[in-house]
Amino acid sequence: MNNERTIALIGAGSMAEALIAGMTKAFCHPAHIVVANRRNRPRLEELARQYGVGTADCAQEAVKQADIIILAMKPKDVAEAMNAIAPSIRSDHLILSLLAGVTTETIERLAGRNIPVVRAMPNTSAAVGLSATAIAGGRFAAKEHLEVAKQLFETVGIVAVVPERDLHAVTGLSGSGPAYVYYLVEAMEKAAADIGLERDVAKRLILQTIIGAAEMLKASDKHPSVLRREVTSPGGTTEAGIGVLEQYRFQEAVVACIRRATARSEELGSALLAAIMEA
Ligand SMILES: NC(=O)C1=CN([C@@H]2O[C@H](COP(=O)(O)OP(=O)(O)OC[C@H]3O[C@@H](n4cnc5c(N)ncnc54)[C@H](OP(=O)(O)O)[C@@H]3O)[C@@H](O)[C@H]2O)C=CC1
Ligand SMILES: O=C(O)[C@@H]1CCC=N1
Repeated sequence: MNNERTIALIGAGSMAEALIAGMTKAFCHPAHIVVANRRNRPRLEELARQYGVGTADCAQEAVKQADIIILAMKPKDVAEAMNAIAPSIRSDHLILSLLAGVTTETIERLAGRNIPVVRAMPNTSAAVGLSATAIAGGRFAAKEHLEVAKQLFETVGIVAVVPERDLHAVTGLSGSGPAYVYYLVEAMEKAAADIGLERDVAKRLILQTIIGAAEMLKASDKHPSVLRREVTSPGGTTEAGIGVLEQYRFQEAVVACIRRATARSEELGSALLAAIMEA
Protein backbone atom coordinates (compact mmCIF):
# COMPACT_ATOMS: atom_id res chain seq x y z
CA MET A 1 0.00 0.00 0.00
CA ASN A 2 2.80 2.42 -0.76
CA ASN A 3 0.98 4.26 -3.51
CA GLU A 4 0.31 7.87 -2.57
CA ARG A 5 -1.09 8.93 -5.95
CA THR A 6 -4.77 9.80 -6.22
CA ILE A 7 -6.72 7.79 -8.78
CA ALA A 8 -9.83 9.13 -10.51
CA LEU A 9 -12.05 6.37 -11.84
CA ILE A 10 -14.34 7.74 -14.53
CA GLY A 11 -17.10 5.15 -14.74
CA ALA A 12 -18.49 3.12 -11.88
CA GLY A 13 -19.63 -0.11 -13.49
CA SER A 14 -18.56 -3.76 -13.16
CA MET A 15 -14.95 -3.25 -14.24
CA ALA A 16 -14.51 -0.17 -12.05
CA GLU A 17 -15.84 -2.11 -9.06
CA ALA A 18 -13.58 -5.11 -9.77
CA LEU A 19 -10.57 -2.76 -9.82
CA ILE A 20 -11.65 -0.91 -6.68
CA ALA A 21 -12.07 -4.22 -4.84
CA GLY A 22 -8.59 -5.33 -5.89
CA MET A 23 -6.77 -2.00 -5.53
CA THR A 24 -8.11 -1.27 -2.06
CA LYS A 25 -6.79 -4.65 -0.90
CA ALA A 26 -3.26 -4.19 -2.21
CA PHE A 27 -2.47 -0.96 -4.08
CA CYS A 28 -3.78 2.06 -2.26
CA HIS A 29 -5.87 3.32 0.60
CA PRO A 30 -9.52 3.89 -0.44
CA ALA A 31 -9.05 7.58 0.39
CA HIS A 32 -6.76 7.76 -2.66
CA ILE A 33 -9.55 6.71 -5.01
CA VAL A 34 -12.29 9.03 -6.23
CA VAL A 35 -15.06 7.70 -8.45
CA ALA A 36 -17.38 9.55 -10.82
CA ASN A 37 -20.06 8.37 -13.22
CA ARG A 38 -22.60 10.03 -15.49
CA ARG A 39 -25.79 10.12 -13.44
CA ASN A 40 -26.28 7.06 -11.21
CA ARG A 41 -25.67 8.68 -7.80
CA PRO A 42 -26.95 5.68 -5.75
CA ARG A 43 -24.29 3.54 -7.45
CA LEU A 44 -21.54 5.92 -6.26
CA GLU A 45 -22.98 5.87 -2.74
CA GLU A 46 -22.99 2.06 -2.82
CA LEU A 47 -19.28 1.99 -3.81
CA ALA A 48 -18.42 4.58 -1.12
CA ARG A 49 -20.27 2.52 1.51
CA GLN A 50 -18.78 -0.80 0.48
CA TYR A 51 -15.15 0.18 -0.17
CA GLY A 52 -14.71 3.57 1.54
CA VAL A 53 -13.70 5.29 -1.71
CA GLY A 54 -14.41 8.97 -2.34
CA THR A 55 -16.98 10.10 -4.90
CA ALA A 56 -17.24 13.19 -7.09
CA ASP A 57 -20.30 14.99 -8.46
CA CYS A 58 -18.81 14.98 -11.94
CA ALA A 59 -15.87 13.52 -13.83
CA GLN A 60 -14.14 16.90 -14.07
CA GLU A 61 -14.13 17.27 -10.29
CA ALA A 62 -12.59 13.78 -9.91
CA VAL A 63 -9.90 14.53 -12.50
CA LYS A 64 -8.88 17.77 -10.76
CA GLN A 65 -8.06 15.81 -7.59
CA ALA A 66 -6.17 13.01 -9.35
CA ASP A 67 -2.71 12.00 -10.56
CA ILE A 68 -3.94 8.97 -12.49
CA ILE A 69 -7.17 8.94 -14.52
CA ILE A 70 -8.73 5.56 -15.23
CA LEU A 71 -11.26 5.58 -18.07
CA ALA A 72 -13.88 2.94 -17.23
CA MET A 73 -16.91 3.89 -19.30
CA LYS A 74 -18.16 2.02 -22.39
CA PRO A 75 -16.35 2.89 -25.63
CA LYS A 76 -19.50 4.61 -26.98
CA ASP A 77 -19.43 7.04 -24.03
CA VAL A 78 -15.77 7.99 -24.07
CA ALA A 79 -16.07 10.98 -26.42
CA GLU A 80 -18.65 12.63 -24.17
CA ALA A 81 -16.59 11.86 -21.06
CA MET A 82 -13.33 13.12 -22.58
CA ASN A 83 -15.04 16.33 -23.79
CA ALA A 84 -16.03 16.98 -20.19
CA ILE A 85 -12.63 16.28 -18.64
CA ALA A 86 -10.25 17.47 -21.39
CA PRO A 87 -10.01 21.06 -20.04
CA SER A 88 -8.89 19.67 -16.66
CA ILE A 89 -6.29 17.24 -17.98
CA ARG A 90 -2.75 18.30 -17.06
CA SER A 91 0.44 17.23 -18.78
CA ASP A 92 1.54 15.38 -15.61
CA HIS A 93 -1.61 13.23 -15.65
CA LEU A 94 -1.37 9.59 -16.62
CA ILE A 95 -4.44 8.18 -18.39
CA LEU A 96 -5.14 4.46 -18.08
CA SER A 97 -7.83 3.33 -20.49
CA LEU A 98 -9.72 0.07 -19.97
CA LEU A 99 -11.86 0.56 -23.07
CA ALA A 100 -12.23 -2.40 -25.40
CA GLY A 101 -10.92 -1.65 -28.87
CA VAL A 102 -10.13 2.01 -28.31
CA THR A 103 -6.58 2.91 -29.26
CA THR A 104 -4.23 5.15 -27.31
CA GLU A 105 -4.18 7.43 -30.37
CA THR A 106 -7.94 7.93 -30.09
CA ILE A 107 -7.61 8.84 -26.42
CA GLU A 108 -4.75 11.26 -27.19
CA ARG A 109 -6.92 12.91 -29.88
CA LEU A 110 -9.84 13.22 -27.48
CA ALA A 111 -7.55 14.70 -24.82
CA GLY A 112 -6.38 17.22 -27.42
CA ARG A 113 -2.80 17.09 -26.23
CA ASN A 114 0.33 14.94 -26.08
CA ILE A 115 -0.54 13.02 -22.95
CA PRO A 116 0.76 9.70 -21.63
CA VAL A 117 -1.86 7.02 -22.20
CA VAL A 118 -1.58 3.38 -21.22
CA ARG A 119 -4.22 1.06 -22.66
CA ALA A 120 -5.03 -1.90 -20.45
CA MET A 121 -7.25 -4.92 -20.85
CA PRO A 122 -7.92 -6.50 -17.46
CA ASN A 123 -10.80 -8.79 -16.63
CA THR A 124 -13.36 -8.84 -13.84
CA SER A 125 -11.35 -11.41 -11.85
CA ALA A 126 -9.45 -8.31 -10.66
CA ALA A 127 -12.07 -8.28 -7.88
CA VAL A 128 -10.41 -11.34 -6.35
CA GLY A 129 -6.83 -10.41 -7.30
CA LEU A 130 -6.75 -12.81 -10.26
CA SER A 131 -7.09 -10.61 -13.33
CA ALA A 132 -5.16 -11.51 -16.46
CA THR A 133 -4.24 -8.02 -17.68
CA ALA A 134 -2.31 -6.91 -20.73
CA ILE A 135 -1.04 -3.35 -21.13
CA ALA A 136 0.46 -1.28 -23.93
CA GLY A 137 1.80 2.26 -23.90
CA GLY A 138 0.83 5.03 -26.31
CA ARG A 139 3.19 7.39 -28.12
CA PHE A 140 3.74 9.64 -25.11
CA ALA A 141 3.86 6.94 -22.44
CA ALA A 142 7.38 6.61 -21.07
CA LYS A 143 8.83 3.54 -19.40
CA GLU A 144 7.92 4.99 -16.00
CA HIS A 145 4.23 5.29 -17.01
CA LEU A 146 4.12 1.66 -18.13
CA GLU A 147 5.81 0.75 -14.84
CA VAL A 148 3.16 2.57 -12.79
CA ALA A 149 0.40 0.83 -14.78
CA LYS A 150 2.13 -2.52 -14.34
CA GLN A 151 2.43 -2.00 -10.57
CA LEU A 152 -1.22 -0.99 -10.34
CA PHE A 153 -2.55 -3.97 -12.31
CA GLU A 154 -0.16 -6.41 -10.59
CA THR A 155 -2.03 -5.73 -7.37
CA VAL A 156 -5.10 -7.26 -9.01
CA GLY A 157 -3.45 -10.17 -10.83
CA ILE A 158 -0.84 -10.86 -13.49
CA VAL A 159 0.28 -8.35 -16.13
CA ALA A 160 1.71 -8.86 -19.62
CA VAL A 161 3.20 -5.95 -21.55
CA VAL A 162 2.26 -6.38 -25.23
CA PRO A 163 2.44 -4.40 -28.48
CA GLU A 164 -0.74 -2.34 -28.75
CA ARG A 165 -1.89 -4.16 -31.92
CA ASP A 166 -2.23 -7.36 -29.80
CA LEU A 167 -4.76 -5.83 -27.44
CA HIS A 168 -7.74 -6.70 -29.68
CA ALA A 169 -6.79 -10.37 -29.45
CA VAL A 170 -6.19 -10.07 -25.69
CA THR A 171 -9.66 -8.56 -25.36
CA GLY A 172 -11.26 -11.46 -27.24
CA LEU A 173 -9.26 -14.00 -25.25
CA SER A 174 -8.83 -12.94 -21.63
CA GLY A 175 -10.82 -9.68 -21.37
CA SER A 176 -14.03 -11.49 -22.27
CA GLY A 177 -12.62 -14.84 -21.09
CA PRO A 178 -14.29 -15.06 -17.67
CA ALA A 179 -17.68 -14.92 -19.43
CA TYR A 180 -16.83 -18.01 -21.49
CA VAL A 181 -16.01 -19.93 -18.30
CA TYR A 182 -19.21 -18.73 -16.61
CA TYR A 183 -21.16 -19.83 -19.71
CA LEU A 184 -19.63 -23.29 -19.39
CA VAL A 185 -20.57 -23.40 -15.71
CA GLU A 186 -24.15 -22.34 -16.57
CA ALA A 187 -24.32 -25.27 -18.98
CA MET A 188 -22.89 -27.67 -16.37
CA GLU A 189 -25.49 -26.47 -13.85
CA LYS A 190 -28.29 -27.03 -16.39
CA ALA A 191 -26.96 -30.51 -17.09
CA ALA A 192 -26.73 -31.30 -13.37
CA ALA A 193 -30.38 -30.32 -12.91
CA ASP A 194 -31.29 -32.37 -15.98
CA ILE A 195 -29.64 -35.52 -14.66
CA GLY A 196 -31.29 -35.11 -11.26
CA LEU A 197 -28.54 -33.81 -8.97
CA GLU A 198 -29.46 -31.64 -6.02
CA ARG A 199 -28.64 -27.97 -6.88
CA ASP A 200 -26.34 -27.07 -3.98
CA VAL A 201 -24.40 -30.32 -4.19
CA ALA A 202 -23.97 -29.83 -7.94
CA LYS A 203 -22.80 -26.23 -7.47
CA ARG A 204 -20.10 -27.31 -5.00
CA LEU A 205 -18.92 -30.14 -7.23
CA ILE A 206 -18.82 -27.95 -10.36
CA LEU A 207 -16.90 -25.17 -8.61
CA GLN A 208 -14.30 -27.56 -7.22
CA THR A 209 -13.99 -29.23 -10.63
CA ILE A 210 -13.24 -25.88 -12.29
CA ILE A 211 -10.80 -24.81 -9.54
CA GLY A 212 -9.13 -28.23 -9.54
CA ALA A 213 -8.68 -28.26 -13.32
CA ALA A 214 -7.31 -24.69 -13.26
CA GLU A 215 -4.86 -25.59 -10.46
CA MET A 216 -3.76 -28.69 -12.40
CA LEU A 217 -3.10 -26.56 -15.48
CA LYS A 218 -1.07 -24.18 -13.31
CA ALA A 219 0.88 -26.79 -11.36
CA SER A 220 1.68 -29.20 -14.18
CA ASP A 221 3.76 -28.56 -17.28
CA LYS A 222 1.67 -31.03 -19.27
CA HIS A 223 -0.24 -29.83 -22.32
CA PRO A 224 -4.01 -29.57 -21.68
CA SER A 225 -4.60 -32.34 -24.23
CA VAL A 226 -2.36 -34.65 -22.13
CA LEU A 227 -4.25 -33.76 -18.94
CA ARG A 228 -7.48 -34.44 -20.84
CA ARG A 229 -6.25 -37.85 -22.02
CA GLU A 230 -5.36 -38.72 -18.40
CA VAL A 231 -9.04 -38.33 -17.51
CA THR A 232 -10.20 -40.28 -20.55
CA SER A 233 -10.29 -44.06 -20.07
CA PRO A 234 -10.69 -46.04 -23.30
CA GLY A 235 -14.34 -46.97 -23.65
CA GLY A 236 -15.15 -44.95 -20.53
CA THR A 237 -17.46 -42.09 -19.61
CA THR A 238 -15.20 -39.17 -20.59
CA GLU A 239 -14.59 -40.58 -24.05
CA ALA A 240 -18.34 -40.87 -24.49
CA GLY A 241 -18.89 -37.28 -23.29
CA ILE A 242 -16.05 -35.73 -25.35
CA GLY A 243 -17.37 -37.56 -28.40
CA VAL A 244 -20.56 -35.54 -28.08
CA LEU A 245 -18.58 -32.27 -27.72
CA GLU A 246 -16.74 -33.20 -30.92
CA GLN A 247 -20.05 -33.85 -32.71
CA TYR A 248 -21.12 -30.35 -31.68
CA ARG A 249 -17.70 -29.00 -32.81
CA PHE A 250 -16.97 -27.55 -29.40
CA GLN A 251 -13.36 -26.51 -30.15
CA GLU A 252 -14.37 -24.90 -33.46
CA ALA A 253 -17.09 -22.98 -31.62
CA VAL A 254 -14.58 -21.69 -29.04
CA VAL A 255 -12.09 -20.63 -31.73
CA ALA A 256 -14.88 -18.85 -33.66
CA CYS A 257 -16.06 -17.20 -30.45
CA ILE A 258 -12.63 -15.74 -29.63
CA ARG A 259 -12.09 -14.66 -33.25
CA ARG A 260 -15.46 -12.89 -33.29
CA ALA A 261 -14.79 -11.14 -29.95
CA THR A 262 -11.39 -10.02 -31.29
CA ALA A 263 -12.99 -8.65 -34.46
CA ARG A 264 -15.61 -6.88 -32.35
CA SER A 265 -12.84 -5.12 -30.41
CA GLU A 266 -11.41 -3.88 -33.72
CA GLU A 267 -14.87 -2.72 -34.83
CA LEU A 268 -15.48 -0.82 -31.59
CA GLY A 269 -12.17 1.01 -31.97
CA SER A 270 -12.53 1.87 -35.65
CA ALA A 271 -16.18 2.98 -35.35
CA LEU A 272 -15.20 5.39 -32.60
CA LEU A 273 -12.21 6.75 -34.51
CA ALA A 274 -14.37 7.27 -37.62
CA ALA A 275 -16.98 9.14 -35.55
CA ILE A 276 -14.29 11.39 -34.04
CA MET A 277 -12.72 12.14 -37.42
CA GLU A 278 -16.18 13.05 -38.80
CA ALA A 279 -17.05 15.40 -35.93
N1 LIG B 1 -16.79 -5.71 -17.84
C1 LIG B 1 -15.67 -6.32 -18.19
O1 LIG B 1 -15.50 -7.54 -18.02
C2 LIG B 1 -14.55 -5.53 -18.80
C3 LIG B 1 -14.75 -4.26 -19.27
N2 LIG B 1 -13.73 -3.56 -19.84
C4 LIG B 1 -13.97 -2.20 -20.33
O2 LIG B 1 -14.28 -1.40 -19.21
C5 LIG B 1 -15.19 -0.39 -19.58
C6 LIG B 1 -16.36 -0.38 -18.62
O3 LIG B 1 -17.07 -1.60 -18.74
P1 LIG B 1 -18.15 -2.03 -17.64
O4 LIG B 1 -17.64 -1.71 -16.28
O5 LIG B 1 -18.54 -3.41 -17.97
O6 LIG B 1 -19.34 -0.98 -18.02
P2 LIG B 1 -20.63 -0.62 -17.20
O7 LIG B 1 -21.72 -0.39 -18.19
O8 LIG B 1 -20.84 -1.59 -16.09
O9 LIG B 1 -20.27 0.82 -16.55
C7 LIG B 1 -20.07 1.95 -17.32
C8 LIG B 1 -19.90 3.13 -16.39
O10 LIG B 1 -19.53 4.28 -17.17
C9 LIG B 1 -20.25 5.40 -16.68
N3 LIG B 1 -20.32 6.45 -17.69
C10 LIG B 1 -20.94 6.42 -18.88
N4 LIG B 1 -20.78 7.60 -19.52
C11 LIG B 1 -20.04 8.38 -18.70
C12 LIG B 1 -19.57 9.71 -18.78
N5 LIG B 1 -19.82 10.48 -19.86
N6 LIG B 1 -18.86 10.22 -17.75
C13 LIG B 1 -18.61 9.46 -16.66
N7 LIG B 1 -19.03 8.18 -16.52
C14 LIG B 1 -19.75 7.65 -17.52
C15 LIG B 1 -21.61 4.83 -16.31
O11 LIG B 1 -22.27 5.74 -15.45
P3 LIG B 1 -23.90 5.80 -15.37
O12 LIG B 1 -24.32 4.46 -14.85
O13 LIG B 1 -24.14 6.92 -14.41
O14 LIG B 1 -24.37 6.05 -16.77
C16 LIG B 1 -21.17 3.54 -15.63
O15 LIG B 1 -20.81 3.80 -14.29
C17 LIG B 1 -15.61 -0.66 -21.02
O16 LIG B 1 -14.96 0.25 -21.87
C18 LIG B 1 -15.14 -2.08 -21.29
O17 LIG B 1 -14.73 -2.22 -22.63
C19 LIG B 1 -12.45 -4.06 -19.90
C20 LIG B 1 -12.20 -5.31 -19.42
C21 LIG B 1 -13.23 -6.19 -18.91
O1 LIG C 1 -17.76 -7.11 -23.46
C1 LIG C 1 -16.99 -6.13 -23.50
O2 LIG C 1 -17.01 -5.35 -24.46
C2 LIG C 1 -15.99 -5.91 -22.39
C3 LIG C 1 -14.58 -5.93 -22.88
C4 LIG C 1 -13.97 -7.19 -22.36
C5 LIG C 1 -14.97 -7.71 -21.45
N1 LIG C 1 -16.06 -7.00 -21.44
